[in-house]
Amino acid sequence: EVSITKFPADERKIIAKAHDKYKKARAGIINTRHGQIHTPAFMPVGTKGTVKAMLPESVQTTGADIILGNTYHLMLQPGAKRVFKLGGLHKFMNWSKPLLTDSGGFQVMSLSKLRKITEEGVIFNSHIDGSKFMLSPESSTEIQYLLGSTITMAFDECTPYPSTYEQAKSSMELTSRWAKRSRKAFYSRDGYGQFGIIQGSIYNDLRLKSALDLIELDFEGYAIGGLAVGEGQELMFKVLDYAPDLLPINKPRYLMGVGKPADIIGAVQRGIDMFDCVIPTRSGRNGQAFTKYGVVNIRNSKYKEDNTPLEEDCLCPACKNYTKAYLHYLVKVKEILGAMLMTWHNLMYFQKLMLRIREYIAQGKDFDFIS
Ligand SMILES: Nc1nc2c(CCc3ccccc3)c3nc[nH]c3cc2c(=O)[nH]1
Ligand SMILES: [Zn+2]
Repeated sequence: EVSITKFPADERKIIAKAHDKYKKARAGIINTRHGQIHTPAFMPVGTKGTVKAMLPESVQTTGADIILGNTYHLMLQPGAKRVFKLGGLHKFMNWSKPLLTDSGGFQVMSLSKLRKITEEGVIFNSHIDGSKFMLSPESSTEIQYLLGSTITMAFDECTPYPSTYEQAKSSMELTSRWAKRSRKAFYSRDGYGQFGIIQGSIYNDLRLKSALDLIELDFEGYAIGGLAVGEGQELMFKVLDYAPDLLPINKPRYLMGVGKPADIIGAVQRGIDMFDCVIPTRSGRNGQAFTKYGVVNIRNSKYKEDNTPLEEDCLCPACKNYTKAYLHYLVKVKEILGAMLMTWHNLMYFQKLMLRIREYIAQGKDFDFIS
């Protein structure tokens, strides 16, 4: 007897959803005062006014349209007023394309020893010399203005993971009050923008309330905060299965702190446009190279006589002019050139990944297998 297996309705939905999973991916261009940003975009982190071990013109050759700076570090040293007096961060670091600066709260919580969170803002001691500082929605927004950021981030509280529902709720509500003050303090100019950051941890009703509160403030773009804080990929994707859809479809969506290639691909499929992560730069300096063959730990002794490049078809200086044996040696003896070449290659790898994702989306092709 031939039995025709009819998928029960909910299974059909899952299968349909699987094919739809590319539906939310989108490719676009963000126009700013300092040039265009092709999305989905990967933004290299330049915490202290430099992408470590890279010249800005080298960062540009990797294809990066925008780099990130850190309000927390730059306000402590050399100081926002000094950078302003010297012509702003673009001039100071010789980067003429877009710059995005984080609002600083996240870094205070992860870097400064003593700190106190009040309704007004965060009071903390500098991790450099212990002197006392305060970051508030107003001061953070002003500091980012003095730095000359193309994209300013609202001052938020990154809700730690794990958090109870109550903790996440009060943290999200504080972020909403701070977002309102950040928006009011923002000096809006053509070609510059301010992004709100939604919180709410892993609780969908809190994520919705956070989005509604911030949409009212009509930001130029929106970030999803409170992720990439140890929750793991599965839980992150569970939040990303719905959170991007709570945000305006016509505005950029930035997933803060993400991530490895597989995280980026999964997040693009769920509607994210912008990414930042220290992985390509930090792991590059630690001897990890991202390649199409997987991650290569160049310090491994199996490379000490390997006379082949990291990737034979990569156009970066490390692959064009040097061998794995040389990179192995440089990293082992901690030569600065080792950090430079490994970083350059990894940034090139991440930008190539984003370029291929943008191309696949533009051609309406699936891009699951890239990584
Ligand atoms: N303001 C803020 N920043 C975050 C960062 C730093 C991203 C950053 C921006 C600019 C420069 C460096 C780092 C996160 N990194 C991982 N998870 C993160 C969450 C948040 C968050 O919820 N809020
Ligand atoms: Zn390379």
